[in-house]
Amino acid sequence: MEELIIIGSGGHGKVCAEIAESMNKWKTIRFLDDSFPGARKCLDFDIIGKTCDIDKYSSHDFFVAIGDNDIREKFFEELTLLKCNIVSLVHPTSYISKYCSIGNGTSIHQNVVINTDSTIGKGCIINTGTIVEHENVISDFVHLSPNVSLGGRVSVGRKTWIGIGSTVINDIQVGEKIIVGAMSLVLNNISDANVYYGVPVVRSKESF
Ligand SMILES: CC(=O)SCCNC(=O)CCNC(=O)[C@H](O)C(C)(C)COP(=O)(O)OP(=O)(O)OC[C@H]1O[C@@H](n2cnc3c(N)ncnc32)[C@H](O)[C@@H]1OP(=O)(O)O
Repeated sequence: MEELIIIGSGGHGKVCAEIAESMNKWKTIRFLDDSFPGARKCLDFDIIGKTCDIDKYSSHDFFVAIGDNDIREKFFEELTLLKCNIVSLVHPTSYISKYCSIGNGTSIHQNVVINTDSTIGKGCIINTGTIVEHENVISDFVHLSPNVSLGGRVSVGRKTWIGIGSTVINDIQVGEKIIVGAMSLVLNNISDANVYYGVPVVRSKESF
């Protein structure tokens, strides 16, 4: 069995470590986190160094467990330059159609459904209970928060974050670097890299 290093031991890191543990694939699961050496333990797992120690473990499997899409991408690119093996984490309670593809470095959390012919990019977070319906195209470093529902043929652009409990109806295109606030409803395409929220969504006043 291989050894897994998770970058980031915050709340998202804890969830990802538990998903990794449930996969029963790694002999050890350990963290790198900048709280080291003050913190040496996260749940049952050891914190063994800071994020600047990545190159000491380059023969191990890696996963970046950082919620911020920009920071997650930064570490993903660093690991890619070091030719590290970046794995995906898929909780056994999720359902992923055999006609889907999932990029590396993506986490698929408890009770997620990814339906037929959908594509999920690299470095994404598909959080607890989210439904990605048929023929979706989810680009790299997207975060779909818990209980998001995407109808059929939705596309979501690179580094977009869709907030908890939000719904996007079928055949909608959500562009890159967009934030959709919690409990929102997207009925029309949105393309400007801004913050949107509400039912249906409007652009946040702060965005202007
Ligand atoms: C496992 C996990 O925890 S994953 C993470 C889950 N968390 C989320 O999904 C959170 C998503 N974030 C949000 O919804 C945030 O409110 C954001 C990003 C949309 C906006 O955050 P901020 O820029 O800090 O906005 P702020 O809190 O200052 O609110 C600004 C205004 O927008 C309103 N507003 C903010 N979010 C929403 C929303 N989702 N729906 C309706 N109105 C909203 C506020 O009430 C406020 O209105 P006011 O000016 O009339 O008082």
